[in-house]
Amino acid sequence: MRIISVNQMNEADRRTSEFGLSGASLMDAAGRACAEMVHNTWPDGRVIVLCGQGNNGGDGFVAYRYLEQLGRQVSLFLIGDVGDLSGDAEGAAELVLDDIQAASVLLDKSENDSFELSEGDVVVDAMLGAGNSRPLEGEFLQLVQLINATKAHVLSIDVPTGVRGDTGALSSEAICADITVTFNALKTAHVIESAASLCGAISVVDVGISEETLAYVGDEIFLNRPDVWADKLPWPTRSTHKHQRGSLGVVAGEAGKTGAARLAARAGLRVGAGLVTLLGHASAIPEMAASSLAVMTKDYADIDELYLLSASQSGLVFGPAAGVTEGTRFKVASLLQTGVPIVLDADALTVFKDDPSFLFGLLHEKCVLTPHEGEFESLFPGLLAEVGNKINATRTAANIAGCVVVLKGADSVIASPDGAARVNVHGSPFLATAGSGDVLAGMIGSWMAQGVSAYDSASASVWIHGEASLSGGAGLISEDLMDYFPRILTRIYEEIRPSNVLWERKIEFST
Ligand SMILES: NC(=O)C1=CN([C@@H]2O[C@H](COP(=O)(O)OP(=O)(O)OC[C@H]3O[C@@H](n4cnc5c(N)ncnc54)[C@H](OP(=O)(O)O)[C@@H]3O)[C@@H](O)[C@H]2O)[C@@H](O)CC1
Ligand SMILES: Nc1ncnc2c1ncn2[C@@H]1O[C@H](COP(=O)(O)OP(=O)(O)O)[C@@H](O)[C@H]1O
Ligand SMILES: [K+]
Repeated sequence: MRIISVNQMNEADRRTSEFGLSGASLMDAAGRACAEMVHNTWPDGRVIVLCGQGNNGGDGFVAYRYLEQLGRQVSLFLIGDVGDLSGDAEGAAELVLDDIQAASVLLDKSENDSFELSEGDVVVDAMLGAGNSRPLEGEFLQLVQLINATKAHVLSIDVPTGVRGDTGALSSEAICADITVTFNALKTAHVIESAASLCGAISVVDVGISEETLAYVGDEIFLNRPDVWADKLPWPTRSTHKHQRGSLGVVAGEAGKTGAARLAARAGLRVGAGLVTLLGHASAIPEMAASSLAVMTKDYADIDELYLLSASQSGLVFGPAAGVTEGTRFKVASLLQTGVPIVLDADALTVFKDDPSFLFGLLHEKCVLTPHEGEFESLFPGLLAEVGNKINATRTAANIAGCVVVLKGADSVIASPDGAARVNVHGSPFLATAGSGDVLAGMIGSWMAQGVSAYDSASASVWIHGEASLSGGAGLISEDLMDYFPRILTRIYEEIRPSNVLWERKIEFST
């Protein structure tokens, strides 16, 4: 599923009208899909369609017409004057002209209080769509406030009114929808907070804009789902031995602070690295060894020994609870010199707050940086605010760093230095718990240790991490996450394995 900008969608619309379906046909398909969605989701209740003057309103006029045909009790309101409608919206309005009422009726109780919205009513929000360009005011603002204050169901067409399609930001106040129906591709607002949460459940409907057209106008930005990386994951064959499954080294913090590294190591083992080793100072070895059974431990006396131990791994993780110290900076530099694929997280990022360009000079293409927003701000000060769009800010960061950057959160963006990005919305807020980022770092390191590209390692890990959190539900703590991995991994494998490949060897005897 592609994520594209409003301008790119307008261009896709234009190209489709030129080479394929007319704008009116696209609008008809869009409005019809919304009417059907309303009817299927809420088969009973009064429906109120609120239209603005742009094409979003046009979709609303069409939806109204189909809802009537479906036998629904439905009313139609326009914010603005019929005479100001133009283009396809004007065409759509002409078919229902006699039914259009002024939106002021809804706002003026003395004029007609039968339109007071109540529980069980369904509002179709076709006020403003992708063309919303400024803060809401006047009747738009009043209607948004009125709708949000009721318990009526709301279906927003394309984006909830008040949401800016391209940023995930709200213009001021915005509709809180139960369902948002959009067309052929997602926009930033559907996946990036805070707008994304206001969309409710999102339904992407095919109105006739082809994948070729979207690929032509769009960038390589996709929703992060198994279909984009599942076939890139390595699976053992029947004869695989552990030395063929990669060796992950997790560099631990000092004694008493090794929990974060142990979480990463255990996650790395679960994700499939054949060997996982915790690398630490001698003083930290007893606590690590005592709590890690299959994970090995090795101690290093100085940075040269750390270099040698790290250079023999096929993947590395460093940063969780490493300490914001000069020593951490030296270790990062040394680990990067090995050229081994590496995840840098937490303190290994923060420690470069004062001179991020020094870090950027050391990074290579097999690195993954996994900052949360605070750590991102340390490395790329002001970038998020300047770009104003989390997806593009992360793409810019990946370009500056020259490696994959994962900007974590409820909407995690995984960006590759070549401009491609994947946005992950799959996960539960119970991931907001200490140590869940450490688990993620270990997972990414493990896939890289097994030979998966930095970009696919990060993408797969973020999704599986999210899936595990959904399996865990409420009360999840980071230690629990790993317990869900076997079932999730087995399911992914079952879906993509060739039909003649089985882990279990079946031999039947017949007489
Ligand atoms: N593939 C596609 O693309 C398809 C797209 N389709 C549909 O088209 C929609 C996009 O249409 P659109 O461009 O006409 O935008 P839309 O939001 O309806 O209106 C803009 C108007 O509102 C005004 N306005 C803006 N902000 C405002 C504010 N805060 N307060 C008040 N007014 C404000 C603005 O005025 P201006 O800012 O120019 O002065 C302009 O007059 C899209 O969301 C989808 O539903 C489908 O039909 C099928 C396929
Ligand atoms: N509200 C949320 N919804 C989904 N995922 C979340 C949410 N909050 C945090 N996460 C995820 O949880 C992890 C937290 O990582 P991080 O902030 O580094 O925590 P820690 O340092 O404690 O391990 C990230 O993968 C992030 O994407
Ligand atoms: K809308």
